[in-house]
Amino acid sequence: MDAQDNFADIVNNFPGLPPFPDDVPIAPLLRLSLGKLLAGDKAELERLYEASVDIGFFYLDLQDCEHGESLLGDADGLFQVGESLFKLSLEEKKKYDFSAQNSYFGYKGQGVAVVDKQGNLDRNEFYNISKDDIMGISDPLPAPEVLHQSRDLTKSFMQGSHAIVSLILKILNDKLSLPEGTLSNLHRLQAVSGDQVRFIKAPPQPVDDRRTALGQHTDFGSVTVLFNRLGGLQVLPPGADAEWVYVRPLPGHAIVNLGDAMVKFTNGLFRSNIHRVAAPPGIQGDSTRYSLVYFARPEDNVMLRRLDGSELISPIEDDQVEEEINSKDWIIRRALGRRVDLVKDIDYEKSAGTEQMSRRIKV
Ligand SMILES: O=C(O)CCC(=O)C(=O)O
Ligand SMILES: [Fe+2]
Repeated sequence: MDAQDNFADIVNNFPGLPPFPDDVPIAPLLRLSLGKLLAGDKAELERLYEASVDIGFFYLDLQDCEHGESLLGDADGLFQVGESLFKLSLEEKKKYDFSAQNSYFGYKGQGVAVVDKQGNLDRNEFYNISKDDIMGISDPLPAPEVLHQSRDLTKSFMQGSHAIVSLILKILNDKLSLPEGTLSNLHRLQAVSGDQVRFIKAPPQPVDDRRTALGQHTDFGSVTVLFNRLGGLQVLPPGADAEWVYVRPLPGHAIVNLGDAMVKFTNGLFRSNIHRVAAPPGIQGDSTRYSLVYFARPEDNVMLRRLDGSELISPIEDDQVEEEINSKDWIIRRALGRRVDLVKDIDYEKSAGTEQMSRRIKV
């Protein structure tokens, strides 16, 4: 099947934005339904497992249940908040860059991280909001007024996204026949973790110089719930000859992907797929790209290593060394390790994730 046929029944664009072109290669991701997953539909649960093993990315249709509709509403509201947030002056935004205190929350300016081994710089701004701050588990970080005003909305979006993550973890836990609650107990909403909401803005790039805005990476945590409107996100399928393909944004859907922690917990059974953000394709390249993410990560003190208790998770091989690292240290190393303003001699490999496993190329 042509990957574009997968979306034949879906409207091609988001109101007010130019359409995604139909002549670029796209990833044939599975489209799962939140309503069916919530109802325990057997075939849908199986498809979730399949997507987790094969590519680690899938669409989640949020339009067929109340929970999904309410999350879509919150995401719409936060897209507006993101626009106002990034309109603040650079001077104001820089007040909320906490990276010098070893924190990855708050503002990251454009061009402070390398996107490749050649040392090219990123082309987007981030603002990360801590789940623990919004849930009242940690002391609140200083924040601009526009974020203070939208704390309730942010909280609702976080709770809604976290509930989806918990559902996915429960289904995968069952599929693996792990002792009940194993995965969800490592991701409790009220426990200290690096979970965050991320706002992203990437301005249009010069027509003759369109490059990677956000470098190739795997996500650091467990499950990512992503809202895209313009294209630009690309994934690299497994295999030595694989080529980058776009993920076409679909109205009413989130894009969900698994991160490094799920690879480590399952000793490589699940995939944390390599992805990056290029300039939006076709005429979309003239528009500013905003995106919104919820990153769920294991609780800070969780060790990122193989879980016992499932016959589907293969044992550690004699020649395999498992690194001793907890979730907090892993995320700091990965999040701050490629920042030119913080690290003197960037060692690109040292801040890598599970990319090598993700390629699934036998050496
Ligand atoms: O903006 C996007 O579509 C993806 C962003 C992303 O991959 C990330 O922030 O980790
Ligand atoms: Fe990512």
